[in-house]
Amino acid sequence: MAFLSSLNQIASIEWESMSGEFMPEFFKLVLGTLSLPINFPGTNYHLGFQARKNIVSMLRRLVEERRACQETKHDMLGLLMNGGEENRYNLTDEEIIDQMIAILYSGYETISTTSMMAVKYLHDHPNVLQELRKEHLVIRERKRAEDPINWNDFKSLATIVNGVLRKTTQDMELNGFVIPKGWRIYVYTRENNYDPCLYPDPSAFNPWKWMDKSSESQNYFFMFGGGTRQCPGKELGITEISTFLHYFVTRYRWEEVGGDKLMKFPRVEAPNGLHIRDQGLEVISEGLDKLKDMACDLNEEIDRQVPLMDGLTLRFENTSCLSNI
Ligand code: HEM
Repeated sequence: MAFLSSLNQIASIEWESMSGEFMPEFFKLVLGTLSLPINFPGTNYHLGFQARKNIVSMLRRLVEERRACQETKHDMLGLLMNGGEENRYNLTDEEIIDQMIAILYSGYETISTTSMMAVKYLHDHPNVLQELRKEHLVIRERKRAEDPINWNDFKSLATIVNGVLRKTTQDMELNGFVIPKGWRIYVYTRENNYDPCLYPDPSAFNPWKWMDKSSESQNYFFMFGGGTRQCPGKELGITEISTFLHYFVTRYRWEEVGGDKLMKFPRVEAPNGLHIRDQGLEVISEGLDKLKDMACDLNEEIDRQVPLMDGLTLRFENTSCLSNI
């Protein structure tokens, strides 16, 4: 979901076309970037390099096709390619492709893993799920079934990003230690969230601590990085995850069916995938007439697996109307 949504926003690519061959290569690239740098056939690092080459040639093909058909599309690629008024910089094809890879990467890994973690935490903390569901059903009640949710409806989230990279441009003293010029530093910002001086009982899952909006403006809040390199996808990220959670908690009840082991380093992931099973199509909201109708239409049995996002597979059983949801 996260990957396809990025691909669609960047280059108006729908699932049926290029994404089928693109996606496996992209996943290899993601694994390669957070692996031991051993460039030997068979290692994730090596496979990541190969995948990047394949991705670059696919994107180059896309840029050339766009140029050949001369149609201006109003997506990110369209803006990057047209050095018109909206774009002060004339980028080379190499730079355009680099931008696309950077944005696809940052938009995919963050959204898919945060959504997966949200599903996991909600499952493990039924009281939080209940509260969230209540909150989102109130949003639905204000709308007709077909109305989408909008910016005012969204809420804030927690982070899966471990930290940010920086390089010192001059010798720097910090708490009595000197960090020499030219050193690369990994600032482990996630640790702030576990600081008992800032948050009492920091390891407990407590989303209510974010209800106080002033915490977002504190100088220890690094969820989306800081300074001039602050995440430009912040709003998009919050929107995508909130949209997913909104429809997920108001339309489904689910249980875990294995693969619930989580790793937090070097990247947050469920190494075997987090598998959940829909506990039957349950009409959670009185207002969801459309869903009710669909539930009445259950006339044939199906049992299929729907890959929803990285590491998360929804297994639907006995729900024939699945494709309409
Ligand atoms: C839950 C969602 C997200 C989180 C937690 C997150 C977090 C971060 C963090 C911590 C940084 C580093 C900032 C720094 O170095 O100070 C960053 C950078 C970045 N993010 Fe995000 N991000 C999210 C979603 C997205 C999305 C959806 C996109 C784009 C589609 C995106 C694009 C980027 C880019 C391009 C950078 C590099 C900025 C630069 O170096 O100038 N992010 N993000």
